[in-house]
Amino acid sequence: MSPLSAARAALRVYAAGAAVVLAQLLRRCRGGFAEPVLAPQPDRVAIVTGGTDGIGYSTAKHLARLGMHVIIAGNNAGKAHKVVRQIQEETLNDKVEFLYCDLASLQSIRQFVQKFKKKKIPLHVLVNNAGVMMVPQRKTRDGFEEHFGLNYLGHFLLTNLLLDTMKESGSPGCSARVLAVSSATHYIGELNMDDLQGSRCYSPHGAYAQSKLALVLFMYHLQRLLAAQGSPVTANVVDPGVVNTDLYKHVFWGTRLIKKLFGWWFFKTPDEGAWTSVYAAVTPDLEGIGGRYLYNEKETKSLTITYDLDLQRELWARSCQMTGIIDMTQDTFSG
Ligand SMILES: NC(=O)c1ccc[n+]([C@@H]2O[C@H](COP(=O)([O-])OP(=O)(O)OC[C@H]3O[C@@H](n4cnc5c(N)ncnc54)[C@H](O)[C@@H]3O)[C@@H](O)[C@H]2O)c1
Repeated sequence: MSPLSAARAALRVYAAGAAVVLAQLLRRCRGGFAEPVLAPQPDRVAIVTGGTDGIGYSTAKHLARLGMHVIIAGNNAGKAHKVVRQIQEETLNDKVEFLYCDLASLQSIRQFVQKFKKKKIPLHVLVNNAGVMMVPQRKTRDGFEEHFGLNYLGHFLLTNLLLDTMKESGSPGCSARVLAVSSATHYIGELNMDDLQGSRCYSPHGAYAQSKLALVLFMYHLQRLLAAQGSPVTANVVDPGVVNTDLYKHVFWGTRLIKKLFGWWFFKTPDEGAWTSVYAAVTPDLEGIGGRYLYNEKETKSLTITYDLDLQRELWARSCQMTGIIDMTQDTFSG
């Protein structure tokens, strides 16, 4: 990416954010965001990545309140004990726990899945929520650019390693569900297949948007694979809106100042930001339905290229190579 494209990416990200904030403000003036009414979900198990903070914390809390067994997968072990106790006390649900998983390390993800599988419990909901935004150019343990490696590839591997358990846990009429938390920034994202790691010219804005675009392509391709296999698992994308969390620590100082002064009014609260994830995780309206982009609990169109089947397939194949996963695409669609 040239310096000019990097500057353009930054402007487009801020413009996309401003458009969402404006829409949220209008909605607040017209009555705000209402919590979806959802039925209790006893005996169901969920994993929420990044569930110690922000939207993930609220998602984990709401799922626990519905009676689910919630496993928070995260890298913030220091905070985990307090968070788990807080959710248990607030929801009166003891089945909340933390398992360490550093999504910036393929080895850590594999170890997490091993530990989870040792529990011999089902998995009905996987919320791929964790993320970083606009961090300076850094690499994951495996040498991937951090946005691409953590936000996207980490969740790609995690999901693929958990799919067998999810297929066993879902049943016709009661599907297991995979969700990926994307963002409006995907609309201005570009997937640079020749330089997915942004090594030529790094733009933190472009890299974040690309990782969120990759998640959408991933969920759509996964949904097609699952449907072709007749698996009782669905895959959808959720967009939380612009939410008042710590995600913004690396953005331009002016944006941080606006957030500090007016975030309470312009931004969604973490609870409001979590509602689309919680809705997509449990609503009967989405039973058996996948391949959707959900915003404010409603289906909406994602960027046109996300529906490009060749691009979905190409990204999937490259991601399999990068994470050491066997690509089942050919077998599934040919047989
Ligand atoms: N806040 C927003 O306005 C907004 C808008 C659109 C999309 N999102 C998306 O929502 C998701 C949640 O973000 P948030 O706003 O709650 O941010 P946050 O910073 O409050 O939470 C991010 C979580 O990800 C976890 N995480 C970071 N690196 C990790 C790693 N290496 N391994 C495991 N976990 C790791 C953190 O520990 C934290 O729990 C992100 O995917 C973000 O891109 C947020």
